[in-house]
Amino acid sequence: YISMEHPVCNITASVMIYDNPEKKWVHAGNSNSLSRVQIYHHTQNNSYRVVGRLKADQTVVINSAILKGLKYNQATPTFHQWRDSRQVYGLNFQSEEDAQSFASAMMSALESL
Ligand SMILES: CCOC(=O)[C@@H]1C[C@@H](CC)[C@@H]2C=C[C@H]3CCN(C(=O)[C@@H]4CC[C@H]5C=C[C@]6(CCCN6C(=O)[C@H](Cc6ccccc6Cl)NC(C)=O)C(=O)N54)[C@@H]3C(=O)N12
Repeated sequence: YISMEHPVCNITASVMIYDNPEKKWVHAGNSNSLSRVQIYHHTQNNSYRVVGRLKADQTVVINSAILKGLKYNQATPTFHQWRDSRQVYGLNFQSEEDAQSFASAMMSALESL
């Protein structure tokens, strides 16, 4: 089986979702544990998505398409965020290096759309 999607980055982060009514960040998957966050590139249709799975049990906690024109906001050196049609996502990285590594993969994905 030839997988159509390839990871273009693979970073550990805490995946957060903004709870708009409560006006606070909550842990995606309601688990305060770390996730493996990857950006997958679907080569055939040149699309990208962010997929995150809890390290503890592989639960998918984020599966968000990266659409052309997405505004990726590096709110702090270790907390980056973006919106999709449904919600606001935040990634809390363990280091500035991890954050920068993810951001550069995100930015090059956005440039190639
Ligand atoms: C240190 C103590 O940190 C905290 O206790 C919490 C928990 C920390 C992680 C576990 C996390 C870490 C870092 C800080 C950094 C600041 N921040 C906030 O949330 C700020 C403060 C005010 C609040 C208001 C709104 C909110 C939330 C929803 C989205 N948004 C916007 O402003 C969006 C942003 C955006 C811009 C451009 C493109 C996309 C997007 Cl998404 N703008 C628009 C136009 O959509 C936002 O980001 N907000 C974080 C925070 O507090 N915390």
